[in-house]
Amino acid sequence: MNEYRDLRVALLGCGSVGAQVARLILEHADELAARIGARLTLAGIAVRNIDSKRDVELPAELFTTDAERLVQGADIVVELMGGIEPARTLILQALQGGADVVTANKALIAAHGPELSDAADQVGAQLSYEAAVAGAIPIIRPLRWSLAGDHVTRVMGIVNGSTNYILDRMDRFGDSAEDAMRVASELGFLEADPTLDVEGYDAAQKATILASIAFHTDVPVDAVYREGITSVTAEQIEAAKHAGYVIKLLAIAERITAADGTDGVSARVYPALISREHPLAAVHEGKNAVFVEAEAAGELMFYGAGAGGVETASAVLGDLVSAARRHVAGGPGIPGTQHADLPILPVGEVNTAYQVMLEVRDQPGVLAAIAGILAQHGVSAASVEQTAAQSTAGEPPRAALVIGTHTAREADLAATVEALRSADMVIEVTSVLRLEGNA
Ligand SMILES: NC(=O)C1=CN([C@@H]2O[C@H](COP(=O)(O)OP(=O)(O)OC[C@H]3O[C@@H](n4cnc5c(N)ncnc54)[C@H](O)[C@@H]3O)[C@@H](O)[C@H]2O)C=CC1
Ligand SMILES: N[C@@H](CC=O)C(=O)O
Ligand code: NA
Repeated sequence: MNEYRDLRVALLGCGSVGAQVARLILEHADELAARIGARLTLAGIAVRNIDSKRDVELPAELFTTDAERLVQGADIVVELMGGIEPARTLILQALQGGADVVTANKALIAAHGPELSDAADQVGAQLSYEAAVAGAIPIIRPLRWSLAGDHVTRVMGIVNGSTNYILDRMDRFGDSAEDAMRVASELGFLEADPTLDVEGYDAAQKATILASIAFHTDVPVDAVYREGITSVTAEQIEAAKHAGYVIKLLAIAERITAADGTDGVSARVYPALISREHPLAAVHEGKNAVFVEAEAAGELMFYGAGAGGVETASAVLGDLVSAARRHVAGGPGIPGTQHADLPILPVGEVNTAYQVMLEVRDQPGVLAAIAGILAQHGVSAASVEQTAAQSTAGEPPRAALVIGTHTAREADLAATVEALRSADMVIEVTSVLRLEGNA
């Protein structure tokens, strides 16, 4: 057997992901050593409570509650505790001591990515977080390494499994939002605080990370425009289906040009229509997928499990092996690249097509008046469909309209919707959805 040197790995956290990472390090020790050229030695596992029951049986002597001590002297620290503190401080201590760090902590990277990346760069250490976006799916590595010579123009992903599960059940089986959410919870997809999922915060953290890497620019999480799925109705889903679309919660990072000519970045999360022909429309249940467009590579799609203990552990192990190989080869880690430093543009500067649904008085001249309001704001209709609306006895007849627009600036569309809302012949604007994916 080869005589390998040992690399000390400190594991912080032993929950769904951490326990699987520990198991894989121990069970695959020989194979990992052969692939790395050094042996990964699990120096210890920091937990809050040593006596907690765990799904995976692990040697009792590995457990400690002293995370700070464990980090000292480690070659590689794997942080799987979650949350901001003490994870942030422990990672900074590890990096400042020259250790490489692997983490799955999307909340921490979204909030403190630049600080941690700078700390790594100062000592030539490697900070990796493949598992933080779309779990097992390789997406950080393709953006940072494989596409490093290309110009990425857009990253559009389904990066939250629970909301995809809920919308998919509503679309395919007609489940109510409440029923779909209950099953998503039973399946363990939801965060401990489900508002992080359904209000789009989790997806916004992932959008920050994707946008920052794809466009070599710090994109603060507060700069991500965010809408969740709580306002999506069964009626919108039915209307989407009728028109050949499906509603997905999308995280989008895009290079855009503002009306005044400023080039910048848009990062946004919202439920949007996409064509049923688009590859993202075929992402069902709790799966994730990320669709990347780059100038030279064209369109790329990454698909798979965005969560789950063992699936996420796969991405963590990939980063761990990569960090270990760097120790064997020597030399600094690859630094963070924020050189482009592009401005983050507001959602009003985004150009997409829209579907607007409204109820109007069913009387002559209504369509012409509505077309006039669109034209006044520079928004052009691509299609107008009239569907029957429920009319109440004794009240003037109503018609329901579904208007599809050509690509328009979000600020112009917002002004159009305001004008429609206050127009006499409009009873109610019942839905406004963006249409993404160039379809
Ligand atoms: N579970 C999943 O499917 C995915 C999780 N992630 C991320 O991976 C990380 C870990 O997630 P899970 O394993 O699901 O979490 P978990 O809640 O199952 O496990 C957390 C572990 O960290 C330990 N811990 C927490 N605070 C601690 C402290 N102050 N000191 C010592 N130990 C502490 C707990 O004792 C527990 O062992 C999180 O950042 C999460 O966002 C990322 C992608 C998917
Ligand atoms: N709650 C998240 C879990 C993974 O990040 C999700 O639903 O995708
Ligand atoms: Na990933």
